[in-house]
Amino acid sequence: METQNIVLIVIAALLLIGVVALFVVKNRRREELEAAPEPPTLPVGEESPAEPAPEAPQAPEAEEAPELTVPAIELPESVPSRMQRLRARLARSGGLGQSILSIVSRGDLSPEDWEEIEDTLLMADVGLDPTSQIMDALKTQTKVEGTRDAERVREILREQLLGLVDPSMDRSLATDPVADEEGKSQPAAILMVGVNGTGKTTTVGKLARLLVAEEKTVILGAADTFRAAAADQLATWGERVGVEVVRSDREGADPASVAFEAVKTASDKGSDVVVVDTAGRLQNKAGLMDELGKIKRVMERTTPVGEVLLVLDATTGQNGLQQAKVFAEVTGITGIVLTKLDGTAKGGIVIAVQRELGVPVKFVGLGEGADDLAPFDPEGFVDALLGA
Ligand SMILES: Nc1nc2c(ncn2[C@@H]2O[C@H](COP(=O)(O)OP(=O)(O)OP(=O)(O)O)[C@@H](O)[C@H]2O)c(=O)[nH]1
Repeated sequence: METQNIVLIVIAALLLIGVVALFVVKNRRREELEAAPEPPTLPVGEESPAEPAPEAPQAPEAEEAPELTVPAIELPESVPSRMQRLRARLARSGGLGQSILSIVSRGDLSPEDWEEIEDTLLMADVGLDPTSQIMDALKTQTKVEGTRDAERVREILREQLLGLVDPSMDRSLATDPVADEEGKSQPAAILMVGVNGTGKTTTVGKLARLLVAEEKTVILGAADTFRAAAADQLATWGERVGVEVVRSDREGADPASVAFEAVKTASDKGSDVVVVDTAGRLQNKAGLMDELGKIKRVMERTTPVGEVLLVLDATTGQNGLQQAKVFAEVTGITGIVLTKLDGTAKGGIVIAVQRELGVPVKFVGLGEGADDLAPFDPEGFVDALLGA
């Protein structure tokens, strides 16, 4: 019994020593941990190089959503409004009537006065034959009527000029889709031609706006591959009114292939009209003129070219007539666009050019502004020339 008690006391003592030892070890470990330096903190936004924290997907905040930059599409000016505005501008730059009326109002007309009237008409680029015709009519009528009244002379002059401008000519532009041989609807095709710098590219851009204002769907073809800037220029015009421009990425690309692509695109998209710009060329460069014929033929594989518009700079006056004749021979011009009439008193060129080519002036350019192109209106034009 005594031995049993001694064993129990020894076991109890050993257990007590074990518990005390465990407590001491645990306490020391806690003290060591508390004394250890804190782990370094990363600056806000930086990730640990060893283990990048996964980025939490962030829901886009409504107010911070990026704004869509859709280019604003412009609304071109309506046709009646631009005609009224441009008529006023033409009247300011014309003044043909004012000069003639100031001569007439001197009273009895001397041979020198008649000569002065004739010179005024010639200076306005009316042309030799039309001027003779007007002079004969003025002299005869005033003699028959025995009148020297300036207002009556103005009336006779107006009748004569209007007759020469010829209001009976068809100045409409073929912009309605046409049916091909298989009866499929194809776009109306317009080809723009002329010598360098007359305003072809600008006119194509302005024409696109005019067509958009008339609710037509349009495709433009930048077949002026000679001048890289021309395609950029056209692209800008197109962007402004939401019109697609077909162009080549390569400078000096074959203009006929660009023209073909433009017509093809317009056909595939079911557009109403395709307008093709071409590089300026001198009428005496046979190779370039042949190229124009090729462009037209290639376009006609898809749709007939209903309009070939010759762009003429009004300030070049009678010199432009010679060029015009050659272009007419090569491509069969259907109409004339007379540009830069705003900067000249040579509005009489309308008469001369129509007479020479037998095709009507269909549009006039009266400034560098986007909507400074208007359909040609004979009565408005003659009134503006006479300063009415
Ligand atoms: N004042 C005035 N300037 C015009 C008119 N039409 C075009 N222009 C200007 O004429 C210049 C030549 O125009 P473009 O359209 O580049 O001529 P382009 O015939 O395409 O030139 P090329 O491709 O080199 O043959 C530009 O500065 C136009 O702004 C117009 O009716 N009035």
